[in-house]
Amino acid sequence: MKVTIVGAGNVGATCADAIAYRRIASEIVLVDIREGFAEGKALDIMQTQTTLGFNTKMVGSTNDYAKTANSDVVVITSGIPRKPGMTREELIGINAGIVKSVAESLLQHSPEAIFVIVSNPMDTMTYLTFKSLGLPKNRIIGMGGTLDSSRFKTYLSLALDKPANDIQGMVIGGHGDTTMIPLTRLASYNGVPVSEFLSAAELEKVSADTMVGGATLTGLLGTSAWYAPGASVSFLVDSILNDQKKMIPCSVYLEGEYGQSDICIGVPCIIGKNGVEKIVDITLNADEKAKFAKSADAVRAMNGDLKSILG
Ligand SMILES: NC(=O)c1ccc[n+]([C@@H]2O[C@H](COP(=O)([O-])OP(=O)(O)OC[C@H]3O[C@@H](n4cnc5c(N)ncnc54)[C@H](O)[C@@H]3O)[C@@H](O)[C@H]2O)c1
Ligand SMILES: O=C(O)C[C@H](O)C(=O)O
Repeated sequence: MKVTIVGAGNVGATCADAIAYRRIASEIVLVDIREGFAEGKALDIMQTQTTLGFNTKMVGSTNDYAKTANSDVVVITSGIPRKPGMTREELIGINAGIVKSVAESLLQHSPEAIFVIVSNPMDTMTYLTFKSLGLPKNRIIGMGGTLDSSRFKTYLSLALDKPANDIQGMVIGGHGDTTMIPLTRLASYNGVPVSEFLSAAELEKVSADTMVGGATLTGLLGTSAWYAPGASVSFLVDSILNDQKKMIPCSVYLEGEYGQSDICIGVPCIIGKNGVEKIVDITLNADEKAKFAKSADAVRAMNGDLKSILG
């Protein structure tokens, strides 16, 4: 199975490394616009094969999309990341043009591929890709919910002082500092609702920390995060290529689900070899419904900025 990752920067290279090391694909192509950069990253990862014990074919390319031909999955991470104090939404001006042209080049060479969108603002970039390429909605998946949910579970594990892998939880809604919806009501520690162990105030803090999880890291690192984002992409790609049919919150095009239409936003999806195999329309309570509607309003308002590029 062949995976192409465009953008060999922090997130793209980490994601390539995780996919290779976890033996999820047989071939990985890394593409970047910076001369020699993707080739260098591919060669560096290649040289971990004998010490880490995998045999994935690694290819680097400076903007030569012929090398990406017939990929099963393509991942778009190209574009600029935010700096401390910025929102993801402020990246739209530069990233929209990059994502659209990259997506079109990828489709020319891999007409059957499933697209995974990572560049920010991710929900808007996913919508842009969906509208630009005209592919069936199951083939366009925005990655944000995997990462946000992993942060949610991390903060829950810290608050509970229990192992992160004993915790279940999901974040839906937009992938933005104010649009994420950590579903605290449904989170559990080995099947027991976390509200059995944490007070409402403690859960509120976990939720708030999760929502600004990316901003916190950006403040600490000077640019946005890459280890957890790269690992999250590999988790999603694994579920696609190995047809695992995991339920993963992803940004997908809605047509009535959760009371929303003509928008890409995070909802639980079954992810398998066809990409989005099913959108799982769970019953939200009144508070969660109100939060989802507000989140969708904000994401939809951002999509309005795409008018000039979508024509
Ligand atoms: N969805 C998420 O959960 C999530 C998580 C982390 C980062 N991100 C986003 O991912 C993007 C990348 O972040 P990063 O930290 O890897 O940034 P980075 O600057 O380290 O890497 C971006 C790479 O894209 C390349 N690039 C730019 N234009 C290109 C083009 N037209 N074709 C090919 N390559 C091109 C750059 O040369 C650079 O190497 C940002 O927009 C960031 O906000 C999203
Ligand atoms: O925070 C960012 O800008 C990058 C990414 O969306 C993240 O959540 O880490």
